[in-house]
Amino acid sequence: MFSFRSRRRSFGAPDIAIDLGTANIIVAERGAGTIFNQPSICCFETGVSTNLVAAGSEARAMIGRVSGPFRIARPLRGGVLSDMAAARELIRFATRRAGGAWRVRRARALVGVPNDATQAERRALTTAVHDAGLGHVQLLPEPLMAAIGAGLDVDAPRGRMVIDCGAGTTEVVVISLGAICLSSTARIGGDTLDEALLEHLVRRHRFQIGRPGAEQLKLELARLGAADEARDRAVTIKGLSLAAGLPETLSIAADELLHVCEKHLQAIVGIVIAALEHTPPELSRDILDDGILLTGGGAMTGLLSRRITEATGLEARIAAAPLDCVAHGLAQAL
Ligand SMILES: Nc1ncnc2c1ncn2[C@@H]1O[C@H](COP(=O)(O)OP(=O)(O)OP(=O)(O)O)[C@@H](O)[C@H]1O
Repeated sequence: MFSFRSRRRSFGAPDIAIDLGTANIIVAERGAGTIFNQPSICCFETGVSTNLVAAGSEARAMIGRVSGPFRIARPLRGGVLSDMAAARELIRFATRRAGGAWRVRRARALVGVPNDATQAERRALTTAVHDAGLGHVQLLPEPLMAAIGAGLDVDAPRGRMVIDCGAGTTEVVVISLGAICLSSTARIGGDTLDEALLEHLVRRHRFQIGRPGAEQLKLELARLGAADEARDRAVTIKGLSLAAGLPETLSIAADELLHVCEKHLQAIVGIVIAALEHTPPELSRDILDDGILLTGGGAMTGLLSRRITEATGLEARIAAAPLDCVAHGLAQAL
C-alpha cells in the first residue's frame, strides 16, 4: 500500500514538480507555481548527431508536416516512457525557465507516475529526469496526486473513488487514510479514442485524417454528445479521400461517430464496475454517499460522467480543472 506521508518524510523539501503525461507536460516550481504547460511532443533533426529542433506547442504544430531529417517524437505511450531521448530533452526544455537557487545544487524533483508502473518503467523515468539535469527524484502516484489536486481530503478515514482519465491511461483508485487501497489501470485513454476515430473513417469512408485532426474531431464530438439534440447534426472533416486521392471535406452524421465514442466510454465504465466489485464494504458505503470524482482531460466530456452514473447509480463529479489536477497535487506536495 502506498502511503504519501511516510514517503515524504525521508525526502526533504523538493524544488520542482513534473507531471509528464502522454499528451501534456506541466512543470511547477516551489514558490513560483506553474512555469510550463504544453504538449508532450518533440521534433528532432537526425543526422550526425540528434538535435532538438522544437518542443511543446511549437513541435505539435509540426505533426504531419515534417519530412527528411526531421522526426516527431512523443516521450510517452500509454502513460509510460517509450522514448528516453524525447523525455530527457522535453524535461530539460520544460524546466529551463525555472530559476530557483536549487539550480546550483541540482533540483529535488517530484514526478508523477501511473500507479501500476513497473520497476523498469520507474527506473527509466528516474533516469530520464536525472539525464535532464535534475537531482534527487521522487516518484508519486498520479491518481493520488490528482485527488489532492482536486481538493479531496485524502488523509480522512473515508473511501474515495477517483478516476484519472488521461491520454494514454485510465486509472481507477480507491483512497483512504492517505493511501491507495485499490487500483486498476487500463492503457486506454484519449489517444485510443483518437485512433478509433481514425480507423473508423478509413474503414467506413475511405477517408484519412491526421492525429491532430482526430483529436479535434473528438473534442467536437464531446461537445455535441453532451447535448442530446445535437446528435442529429452533421460534422464536417477535412482530410484525404483515399478513393479519389484528393483532399476533400467529408460530412458525416455526428451520431455515427458518437457510436465510436460510446464504445470507448463503455470500456472505461467496465473498469469502474470491476473496481467497485472489488471494493471492501465500508469503503463502498463511503463511495455510495460521496460518489466518484473524475480527473484528467478525458473527464471533460460530460458523456463519461453520465454513462458512469447510468451504469452504477453513483454520482460522478468532474473536478474543477481536470487537466491540471495531477500537477496541482504535485505542486501542493512541494
Ligand atoms: N473536452 C474534452 N473532452 C474530451 N477529451 C478531452 C477534452 N479536453 C482534452 N481532452 C483529452 O484529454 C487528453 C489529455 O488529458 P491529460 O492531460 O489529463 O492526459 P495526460 O496526463 O497527458 O495523459 P496520461 O496521464 O495518460 O499520461 C487528450 O487525449 C485530450 O484530447
